Amino acid sequence: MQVIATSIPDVLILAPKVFGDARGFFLESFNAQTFKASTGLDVQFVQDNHSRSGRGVLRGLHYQLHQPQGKLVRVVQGEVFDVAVDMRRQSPTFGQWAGAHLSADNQRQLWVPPGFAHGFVVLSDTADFLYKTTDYYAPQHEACLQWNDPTVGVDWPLATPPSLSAKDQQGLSWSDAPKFD
Ligand SMILES: Cc1cn([C@H]2C[C@H](O)[C@@H](COP(=O)(O)OP(=O)(O)O[C@H]3O[C@@H](C)C(=O)[C@@H](O)[C@H]3O)O2)c(=O)[nH]c1=O
Repeated sequence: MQVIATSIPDVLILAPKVFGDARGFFLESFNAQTFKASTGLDVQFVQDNHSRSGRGVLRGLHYQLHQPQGKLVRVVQGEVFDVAVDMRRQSPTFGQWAGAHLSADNQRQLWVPPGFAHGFVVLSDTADFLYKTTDYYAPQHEACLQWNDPTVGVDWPLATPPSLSAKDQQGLSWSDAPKFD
């Protein structure tokens, strides 16, 4: 597995080794030993999620203030632009964002550490988005940072306004969004 840096040192792109042959391909989508050896991170995943979305759907930017979730995310059908925003006050990259194109074709994964808000926009007709999390879903602790907050200034690759859930239309501004101390 190859580890590729992003603009935020704690956010990593992982490129699994792909074994192609006449039948198709094989890859290890997660291997605890390889993950630890490649990233130096000792994390335990407790939940696997799968969402499907249509073109132009934007989910995010989500985080849990208590029970923060580290997320290992990937796309098995389609393409998204995936974003992580550092919500940790003590971090040298506090308030910064990092993004990566993840697709079924490039087979890349993104490691989004606990303490980050996370979201993605779908760039294909549909996208199947799979992710592992280091803590359980806890809706009572959920928070949503507004996807287009001007202070954060994520450069989404969007020509038209995205489709958002009712919840994501109520995302908080950077100044109002709770942070990790
Ligand atoms: C995230 C999640 C949702 N749900 C339920 C709640 C709700 O009825 C339905 C849809 O939930 P949401 O609208 O919150 O789903 P969604 O907008 O896809 O939320 C996800 O967005 C991405 C960007 C993330 O980073 C994830 O952590 C998660 O917040 O699924 C669970 O049962 N377990 C879960 O872990």
